Amino acid sequence: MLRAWSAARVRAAEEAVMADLPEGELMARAADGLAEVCRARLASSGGSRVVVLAGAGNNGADALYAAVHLAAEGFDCVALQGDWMLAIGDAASWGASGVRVLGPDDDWAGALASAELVVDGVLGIGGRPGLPDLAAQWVDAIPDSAYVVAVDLPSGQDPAGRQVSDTGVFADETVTFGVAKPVHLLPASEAAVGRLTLVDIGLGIGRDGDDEPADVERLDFADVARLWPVPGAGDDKYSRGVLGVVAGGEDYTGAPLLCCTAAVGAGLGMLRYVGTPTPTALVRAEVPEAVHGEGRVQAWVVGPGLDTHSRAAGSKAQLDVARSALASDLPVLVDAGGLDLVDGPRPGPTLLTPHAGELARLLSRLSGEETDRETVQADPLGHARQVADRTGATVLLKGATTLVVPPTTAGLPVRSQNDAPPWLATAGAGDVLAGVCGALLAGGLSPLDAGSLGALVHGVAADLANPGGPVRALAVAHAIPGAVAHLLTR
Ligand SMILES: NC(=O)C1=CN([C@@H]2O[C@H](COP(=O)(O)OP(=O)(O)OC[C@H]3O[C@@H](n4cnc5c(N)ncnc54)[C@H](OP(=O)(O)O)[C@@H]3O)[C@@H](O)[C@H]2O)[C@@H](O)CC1
Ligand SMILES: Nc1ncnc2c1ncn2[C@@H]1O[C@H](COP(=O)(O)OP(=O)(O)O)[C@@H](O)[C@H]1O
Ligand SMILES: [K+]
Repeated sequence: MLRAWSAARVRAAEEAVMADLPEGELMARAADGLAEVCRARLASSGGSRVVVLAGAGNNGADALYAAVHLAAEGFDCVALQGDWMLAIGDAASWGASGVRVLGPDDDWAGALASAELVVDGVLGIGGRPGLPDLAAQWVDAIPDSAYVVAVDLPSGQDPAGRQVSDTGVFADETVTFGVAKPVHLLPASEAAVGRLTLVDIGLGIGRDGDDEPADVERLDFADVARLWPVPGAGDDKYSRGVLGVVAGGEDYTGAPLLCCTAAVGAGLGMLRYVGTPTPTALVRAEVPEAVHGEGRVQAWVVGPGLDTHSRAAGSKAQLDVARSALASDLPVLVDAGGLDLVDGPRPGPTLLTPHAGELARLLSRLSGEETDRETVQADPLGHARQVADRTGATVLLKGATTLVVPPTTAGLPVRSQNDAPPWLATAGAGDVLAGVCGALLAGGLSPLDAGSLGALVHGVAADLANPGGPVRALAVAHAIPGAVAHLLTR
């Protein structure tokens, strides 16, 4: 599992170790690690021209110290300075180091035009979203051919990973110190990070065996074996978990097929389907494992393809089951049409699985204040958290990066998964995800684990279904059993 800590907790951890270290030691470790990565990238590209974008804070200092190492080894190093003081030394004192410093009136654009490696040291964890004007001009002038290494984080991006920034660096690689930060994992900023490289500077957090909860977590393939509910010899179909699915209607007949196919494929003990006549006939034909109608279950999925306003035959009875599932103390995953039935906290563990548009609609209704999809996408974590706090539910916000956000009072980390290829952005993929996560709830996992593990397996299944090419949702559903086996036996 990759874990990220907030800037405040990183600063506290830095202060704790600095108390026992000679002054400057921590930064020296950071700069050494940064220089080592730059050296390796230059060696593999054969490049020699390095330009450092130097901000006023310690992030700039890291980049400048790394440049001193590289200059001493014969690389051609230039540092760009704005109308601010450099964090260490002045332009004159830099002469002896072999690093040439160029100010706002020098030909910095010429230096950038021939740069082979650009080291972005404008802002680190002390940064606010956005760049000073001159730094924004530097960033615009970076040639596409240059390899961009961001120091600690891509400058201009929100260190907390909350807000999408208008101006900021998009790095090929980010070299971060000690532990990852939220900016590296959250959807508002993650695309700007590139390859993430961790340099150990001896911080006391995030070490192996340290189970202090982080602020943001990302499950990796090894976590699947740790968390997946694998049956034992003593299990039977009931002990493995029975999932009830209330989905589909006379107008939406595909969603229940996708959801049930995925749920059965994820390894359920049994599935009970509650639908109207047409999707019931289809599920009977296509998912022969399912049984029909109400009965005892360990968890529910309510909502894929559910039209809560339908007056078609069977709709009222189906809606009654949906409402009684929500009123029960069983775990319930609420998706798509089912989200219209959510009006506040319910008795049992709850996983809501909206996309950004559905989250905006739900939040507008719950708060009485109109919110739209774009507003949600500008601060995905903040909006998901608002819904989690208003409902007491864990909110899985779907997207290229999927967030799983528990309510604040739970004191749990946010999970952020980015395992899916963009090909997964296709109609019906959400119904598949609901089936997988529902199966995991029925298997006894918490909403946080079920949501994040489900998102991971869903993404891997999309890749395995047709590596490198397009996938339809049904193919993803059919790939779920193989994806689980692949991850459990690797
Ligand atoms: N502590 C340690 O031992 C270690 C620290 N390490 C390194 O230090 C980094 C953190 O350094 P830092 O705290 O100096 O903050 P950093 O991000 O460089 O700059 C903040 C400055 O920028 C300014 N400013 C902010 N936003 C702005 C904006 N949008 N546009 C314009 N200006 C803006 C802000 O000024 P303000 O306006 O708030 O007065 C402030 O002056 C960390 O990421 C890591 O690289 C490592 O070496 C490991 C050991
Ligand atoms: N750009 C993307 N890259 C990877 N996965 C994506 C991307 N966009 C959407 N997805 C995933 O595709 C699925 C789409 O779900 P959803 O919007 O609910 O579709 P539907 O309602 O048609 O089933 C979600 O799991 C989401 O995380
Ligand atoms: K930076």
